[in-house]
Amino acid sequence: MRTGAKQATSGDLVCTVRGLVKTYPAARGRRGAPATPAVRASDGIDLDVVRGEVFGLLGPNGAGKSTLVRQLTGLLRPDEGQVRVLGHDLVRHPERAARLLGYLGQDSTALDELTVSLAAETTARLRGLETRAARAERDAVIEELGLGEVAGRPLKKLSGGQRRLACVAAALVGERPLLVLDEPTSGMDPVARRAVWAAVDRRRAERGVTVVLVTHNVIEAETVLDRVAVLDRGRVIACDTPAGLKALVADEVRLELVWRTEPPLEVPEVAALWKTSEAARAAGGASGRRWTLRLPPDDARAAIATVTGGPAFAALDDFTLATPSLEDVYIALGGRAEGAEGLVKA
Ligand SMILES: Nc1ncnc2c1ncn2[C@@H]1O[C@H](COP(=O)(O)OP(=O)(O)OP(=O)(O)O)[C@@H](O)[C@H]1O
Repeated sequence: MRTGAKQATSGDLVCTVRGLVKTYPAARGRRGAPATPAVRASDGIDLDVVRGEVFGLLGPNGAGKSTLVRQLTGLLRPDEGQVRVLGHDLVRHPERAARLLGYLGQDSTALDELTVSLAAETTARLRGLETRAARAERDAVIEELGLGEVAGRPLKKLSGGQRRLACVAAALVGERPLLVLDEPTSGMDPVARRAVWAAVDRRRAERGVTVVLVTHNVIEAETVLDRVAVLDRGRVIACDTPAGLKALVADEVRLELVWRTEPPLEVPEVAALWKTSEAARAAGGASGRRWTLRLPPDDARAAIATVTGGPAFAALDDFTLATPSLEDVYIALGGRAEGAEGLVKA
């Protein structure tokens, strides 16, 4: 496994995980429903998260990301292994997590009855701020995330994206040294997503806050992540900086072709490309009118010459050539195809 861990002294480590194992037990099917087998959702995970970094957890659906962060936040007890946050043993003392970290879970309904404004203020008060400080933080985070217009409305009466943004606001108040955010931008429009990434980045830059971030939106998250652990079937299959991971696939470029209607498979060169594309598809590329090919640079140049010259050109709508993204790395590492597609679509 590629680790790429920074040389950290123990004082720099905000979060360490050693030998983490969690198996969800098998369940018997009831009323005709099929039985579900046991799932080893964390299968021996070791991680070090360094002070002030934005650490991403990436992986297909069901890889074990949420299970891992729920153990990091003291909400789920591991079967084996250690979780230490800022020197505290959270397996032994899960109750300490609440004062060490701000957590945004995948679906947070606890605040639904409150207005956006009250959700932020109440969370700040619960995190030990005096009334005046809590209100100042409330106002600042509402402004920062562009929630002013909906501040007086209960969360349950907001759209999905607005509600998620309000939950992010609540997770950010109280100046916790560690933020654990599980897919914070899911369901948000691009403006809201940008506001969230900017807020995360600002806290890291100004206050050295450490962030553990689960995300499917690799292309967006790439800009804020310092390091990334790629999870698959409960294991960390790689961990490095985005640049370090991308160097693994530096000998490939990604070519995307978009056809106007049906691809001209009667052109032999295009049919040959389709075969490559199908291979790519099996590894998580695209299909139909949009093809994704991962090729050595010379082959990509030849492919472009094929599709921009001759009879194929009339059928071509657009093409793009790109250096590898984290998604390509993920696929190169052998991540499951169905999950890899989800990585960019989410
Ligand atoms: N409460 C539970 N009981 C039984 N199995 C569970 C439970 N929660 C999760 N699992 C299973 O554990 C595995 C890991 O799930 P987890 O939610 O941690 O994955 P994830 O990487 O967060 O997925 P996603 O990207 O879809 O959110 C999956 O196979 C899932 O079906």
